[in-house]
This record gives sequence, C-alpha cells and structure tokens, in this order.
Amino acid sequence: MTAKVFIDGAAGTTGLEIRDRLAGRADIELIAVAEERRKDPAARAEALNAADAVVLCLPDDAAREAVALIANPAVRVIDASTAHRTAADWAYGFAELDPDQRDTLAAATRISNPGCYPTGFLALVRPLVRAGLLPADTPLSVNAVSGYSGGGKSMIAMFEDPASPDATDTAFRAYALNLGHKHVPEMQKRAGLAHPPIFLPSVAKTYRGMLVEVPLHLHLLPGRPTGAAIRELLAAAYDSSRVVRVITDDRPVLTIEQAAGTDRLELFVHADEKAGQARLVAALDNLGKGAAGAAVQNLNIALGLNEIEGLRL
Ligand SMILES: NC(=O)C1=CN([C@@H]2O[C@H](COP(=O)(O)OP(=O)(O)OC[C@H]3O[C@@H](n4cnc5c(N)ncnc54)[C@H](OP(=O)(O)O)[C@@H]3O)[C@@H](O)[C@H]2O)C=CC1
Ligand SMILES: CC(=O)N[C@@H](CCC(=O)OP(=O)(O)O)C(=O)O
Repeated sequence: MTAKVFIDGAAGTTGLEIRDRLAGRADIELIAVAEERRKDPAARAEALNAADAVVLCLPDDAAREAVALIANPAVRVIDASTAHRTAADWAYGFAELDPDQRDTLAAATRISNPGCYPTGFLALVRPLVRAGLLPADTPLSVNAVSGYSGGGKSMIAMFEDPASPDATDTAFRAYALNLGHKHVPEMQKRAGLAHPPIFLPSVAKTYRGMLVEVPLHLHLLPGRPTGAAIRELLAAAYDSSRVVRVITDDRPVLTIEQAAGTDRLELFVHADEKAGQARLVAALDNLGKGAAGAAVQNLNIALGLNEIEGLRL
C-alpha cells in the first residue's frame, strides 16, 4: 500500500530537500499542486485533505493557515515551522529525545519538527537534565554556527545573489544580539530547564551544516561529573540510534561540514578534567536532521513505516 503525502511549500529550501528524499520511494505517492496554484488556499486545501500525511515547509503564518485548512481528521501533519514547537497539543518530533517519544509520535496526528539549533542543543542537554547530572536551574549558554541555507530562500539570495537588496559578502556574522531568538523558548521547554539558555547563533558563508556547542563548568555541577561520565551517559541514551551518534575518537578540530549532506546528528564531548571544564558539541546539517531528515523520519513513524527509510546516514 502506498501512503499519499502532500508537501505544502514544496518549492522552498526544506520542501525541495524532502522531495529529494521521498523521490523514488515505492511506499509513498506525492500529491502535487500545479506551480501556478501552489499558494492558492483552495488548491492547497484540496491537497491537504486528500493526503494521509502532510509536511508543512512554510513560514509560520502560512503553516498556521494550512493547519486551519485541514478538515479531515485522519490527516497526519508534520510542521517544519516554528509555529507549534512549544504547543501542548502538538507532539515534539524528536524521536530520540526521550524514551517514550517515538511511541508518542506514532500515536500523534500533529507533529512539530524541532528547530535546527534546538536539535543540536537538546540532543546534548536533555539526557543530562533527565538524569539529574545537570540540575534544571543550571545557567547554560549555546554557541552555534549555521550554513546560510538555514535562513531559507531569502538568506540564500543574500549570500549568493549580489543583486539581492540584502546582499552580503561577509564570511561570518553573529546575530540575534538582542537575545530574543525564536528558538530559545523551544530549547528551554523541551530540555526541561528553569531558565532560558543564552543563545549565540552565527552564520557562515557556506551553504549547509552546523555546529552547536554547550560549554560546561563541570566543577560547579553537583558531584563534579567527568567528561567521560557525560560521554557515557549520552552514548547510553542514543545506543540504539543510527541517526544520533556519540563519537568517541578524540579529534583536534570539528568543522561545520562535519555532518553536512547527511541526516546524522553527531555528538562530541571534550573535557579538561583538571580545569573542570567541558565543551559538548553537536554537528548536523540544518537541512538534514535539522529539517528535512527529521521531517522524513517523523513521516515514516507517523505512517508506520521503517523509521530510517530514505535517510542519508
Ligand atoms: N532552512 C532550514 O535550514 C530550516 C527551515 N525550517 C523551517 O521550515 C520552514 C520553511 O523554511 P525554508 O524552506 O527554509 O523557507 P523557504 O523560504 O526556502 O521556503 C518557503 C516556501 O514556502 C512558500 N510559501 C510561502 N507562503 C506560502 C503560502 N501561503 N502558501 C504556499 N506556499 C507558501 C514560499 O514560496 P516562494 O518560493 O514563492 O517564496 C517558499 O517556496 C520555515 O518555517 C523554517 O523555519 C526548519 C528547520 C531548518
Ligand atoms: C542561519 C539562520 O538564519 N537560521 C535561522 C534558523 C533556521 C530556521 O528558520 O529554521 P527553524 O526555526 O525552523 O529551525 C534563524 O536563525 O532564524
């Protein structure tokens, strides 16, 4: 049996990536809307209600509008936007995050795909909070760098098209300097933290890939955990996953390209035991496990298919 899937926003950066991953699959039939009608609410409503599952690859307002257009209660929704990531009535689409999360997703009709930065942050932090190694009121910060496709079509134009009104030739820039980035509430809530982390994102002149880093003062944590203990805890949390991997060889450098072009999420723990300091780093592709890879994984789970079918591992 084939499942009918509609990608709303299929012409965008994330939508095209998802289409690539689904192309050629015998278990999925894509519903298409003609190019000239792809923003027409009537055409979208028809496709949204005819599908077994829909993936929303839209700006937040258009994603909310798409959800409102769905009248068929059988349709399963995977929303790649920020619109529903902290909503209580949406399941959070990160299967590896907690032991019962996969079952929650399999039963859900509304799944919110995590943000790209929160995916790296939560993978590093959530198991530590759950185990009590990081008390919920620990003050945390998150340093991160993303490829420019993280900002969708408009940011791609900024970096690639000199005629774009916002064209830039910078190699690297820090942003969200007002500390009000849209991913912060999601990071706090889904990690189970009492305080929002300080988030320091940046964008580099490369198309895709990201590094997300959480520094820890181990000597200030209860029991002064070692880097090895953190690594073991993370390895145990993800031991059955082919997507989330704890890398144990010591590397002198990590690059933004580390996991680019894949749907993997690679985790690294580096520590100076004497100084009582650690750097936890996640490497992923903002368009892989940070968006399209996660959406396809969630789609597979929602449809009862092999969870990693179509993923680039
Ligand atoms: N890029 C990334 O790395 C990540 C993106 N996301 C999220 O995924 C979503 C999509 O992002 P991204 O693909 O980067 O964005 P893009 O801007 O590249 O694509 C968005 C697409 O939605 C289309 N669109 C806009 N409004 C409507 C509408 N009313 N009806 C139908 N189509 C519409 C746009 O049309 P047009 O082509 O005409 O502009 C465009 O094709 C966003 O919510 C983003 O936050 C999540 C994680 C990572
Ligand atoms: C480099 C860059 O600009 N990245 C985007 C985040 C990616 C995005 O918009 O996607 P999600 O919120 O859906 O994860 C930003 O910081 O706003």
